[in-house]
Amino acid sequence: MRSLFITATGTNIGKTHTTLKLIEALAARGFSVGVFKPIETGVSDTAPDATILLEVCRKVNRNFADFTPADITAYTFPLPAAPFCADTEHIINIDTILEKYRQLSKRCDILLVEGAGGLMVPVTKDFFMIDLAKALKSKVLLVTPSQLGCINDTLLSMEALETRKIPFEWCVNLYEDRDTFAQVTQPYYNAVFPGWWTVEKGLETFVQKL
Ligand SMILES: Nc1ncnc2c1ncn2[C@@H]1O[C@H](COP(=O)(O)OP(=O)(O)OP(=O)(O)O)[C@@H](O)[C@H]1O
Ligand SMILES: C[C@H](N)[C@H](N)CCCCCC(=O)O
Ligand SMILES: [Mg+2]
Repeated sequence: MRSLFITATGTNIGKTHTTLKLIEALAARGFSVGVFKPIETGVSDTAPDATILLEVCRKVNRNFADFTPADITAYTFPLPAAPFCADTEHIINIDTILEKYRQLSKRCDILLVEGAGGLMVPVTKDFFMIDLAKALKSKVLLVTPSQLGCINDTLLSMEALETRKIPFEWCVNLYEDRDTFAQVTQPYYNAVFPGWWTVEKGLETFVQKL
């Protein structure tokens, strides 16, 4: 079993958007795909990410058909915040997350794990989303935005991963400011990262290499 940890330069960048496309692309290539949203915050009655991830996943993997969103999350909290802040009773136990990961892994060839927010989001006081990616030994896909400011955020996230020697691939989710991306951001990526790719055009090639 393999796993792919989908992270981003921050919240609202397109992790769920990308994970949904990954489910479809992997299933189309015959993979049995699973989904896991270890911690979701901002949950009132339903967990929005877990709900949509499960809705798409159950269509392509019967092992997830009888699941509820609670089955693919380890923790949910009402406050839309970093898990450390949302977890006011400090109930989060990393081993619980790892056990859920192991359980879900038995139901698929590849488990897609969506983080919460960006890499340096605190899960507990000393344990961050980036540490969870490392603990799961997952391959990491860093989703980066297209709006002005993305170069800085992308390079900082890359540095965090490189410092911890976590191998990763990265992609651009062409969304905000997409009309000016070619002029405002792309020249740098062309110069420094000639193999850069977008979710909308490069996901198929990425999936083929998994
Ligand atoms: N390329 C895109 N085209 C159209 N809509 C997009 C695109 N990327 C993101 N969105 C929309 O932007 C919003 C934020 O995207 P998404 O939910 O995937 O972010 P996220 O990184 O998963 O956020 P969170 O940290 O809360 O999990 C969603 O409404 C999503 O549908
Ligand atoms: C609520 C939101 N949708 C995410 N699940 C959590 C984002 C946490 C961001 C924390 C931070 O970087 O300040
Ligand atoms: Mg999401």
